Amino acid sequence: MDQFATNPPSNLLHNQERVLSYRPGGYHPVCLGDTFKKKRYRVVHKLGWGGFSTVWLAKDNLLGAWVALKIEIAETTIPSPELLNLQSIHQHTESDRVAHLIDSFVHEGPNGSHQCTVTELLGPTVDNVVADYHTGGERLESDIILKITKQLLEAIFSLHQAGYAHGDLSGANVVFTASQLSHLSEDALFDIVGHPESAALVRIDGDPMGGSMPKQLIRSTSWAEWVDEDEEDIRLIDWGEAFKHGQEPARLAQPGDLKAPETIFTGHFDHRIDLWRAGCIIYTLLFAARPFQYLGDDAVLIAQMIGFVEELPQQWRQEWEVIQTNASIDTPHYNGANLHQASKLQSRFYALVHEPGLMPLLPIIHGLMRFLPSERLTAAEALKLLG
Ligand SMILES: Nc1ncnc2c1ncn2[C@@H]1O[C@H](COP(=O)(O)OP(=O)(O)OP(=O)(O)O)[C@@H](O)[C@H]1O
Repeated sequence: MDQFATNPPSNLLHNQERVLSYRPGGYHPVCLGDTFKKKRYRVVHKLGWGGFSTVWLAKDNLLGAWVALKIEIAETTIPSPELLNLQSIHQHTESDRVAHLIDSFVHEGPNGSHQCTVTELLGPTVDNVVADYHTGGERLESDIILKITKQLLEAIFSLHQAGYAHGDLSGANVVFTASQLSHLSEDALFDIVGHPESAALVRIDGDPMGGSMPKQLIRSTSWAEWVDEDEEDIRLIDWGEAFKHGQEPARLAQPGDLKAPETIFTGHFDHRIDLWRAGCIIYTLLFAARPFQYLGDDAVLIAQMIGFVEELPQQWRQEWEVIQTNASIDTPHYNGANLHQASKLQSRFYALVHEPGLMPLLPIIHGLMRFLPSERLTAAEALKLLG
C-alpha cells in the first residue's frame, strides 16, 4: 500500500476496497463511465464491495433503469456459486425477499474472466441505517424494527421450506429496497445516493500503474439523503454461501463475531445457522451493536455467549475445557450460569427496551439464539411469537 497515493490526496486508499486486491485473479479495475456487455451497462457510481466482488451502480441502457452490477473476482469459478444459488432459489421459492436477478454475463479483463451479475438496484444495508440512527442518538422506530423482523423471518421461513439456507445472514446482507429510484434522472439519483467522489490512483515512485490496477478510486454511495425506511421492504443479498439442506459445505466463511456456536463445538452446521444469525440481526436492530465481540480467539467469544441466553449444554462442556486450555487469553472458568438470575440478554433488554410493541422480540431473540440448533425456534415459531 505504501507505494500508492491518490491525486488529489484523500483517504480513499484506506477506507475503500483493498487496492492490492486488484491483481490477476482479483477484482476487475473499473472507472466511472466504463461500459459492459456491448455497452448495455454504463457504470456511474460504486455501491460497495466485499472480499469477493465490487458492486457498481450502472445504467441498464436496454431497460432504461438503474441497476446493481456485481463483478466477482476472477478466481471465482464460472458460473459462480452466487449466480447458481440465486437462479436456483428464484426457481424454487415464492419469496419476494431475494434480490431480483436481471442478467448475468462473463467479462474478460486484465485480471481474468469475471462473473458479473446484474440485480435490481437496492438501497442501504440495515446495518448502515441502524448505525446512522445510532449516531444521531436514536433507534429505528418500533414499527420499522417489527417490519424488518417480520420480513426477515418470512424470508427464512420460505427459504427453509424450499430446502435452502442463506448461510451468511447479517445486517450487511439485509438491504432495503429502493423502489422509487430505478427510473430517476442521474442528477436526482445522485442527490439521494451522494454524488460520486473519485481520485486518481498513482504510484509514489511515478512509475506507470500497470493494467491490473484501476485508474481511479471511488467512494461508495453514502445514501446520505435516503430516508425511505418506513416505506421500503427488505431483500437479502450475497448468496455466495447459500446451500441446500443436506448439501452443507465442509466450511463456511463466517465473520468472527457472528460465528454460530455449533461450528466451533461440533464443526457441523445446517440451515439452522440462519436462525442464530437472525437472532443476531434482530438484536442489532434494537441495540445498534452485534451481541458479541470477536477478539481473535474463539474462547473469548464463547465466554460471552455463556449466560447470554442460557448455560452451555452438558454435551459441550468437555470440549469447552479443551478450548479454554488452548486459548491464547485467559477466560473465566465455567462455573455454571445461575439459572435464578436474568440472562445477559434479558438484563440488557429490560434496561434499554421499554416500548410495549417491542416486547415480543425478547422471547424471539432468546429462542433463536439457543446453543443447540435443535432447541432453536423455527422461523414459523418465531413469526407466531411476533403475532
Ligand atoms: N443490489 C444491490 N443494490 C445496492 N447495493 C448493493 C447491491 N448488492 C450489493 N450491494 C452493496 O455492495 C456491498 C457488497 O456486496 P456483497 O455483500 O454482495 O459482496 P461480496 O463480495 O459477496 O461480500 P462478502 O465479502 O461479504 O461476501 C453490499 O454490502 C452492499 O452495500
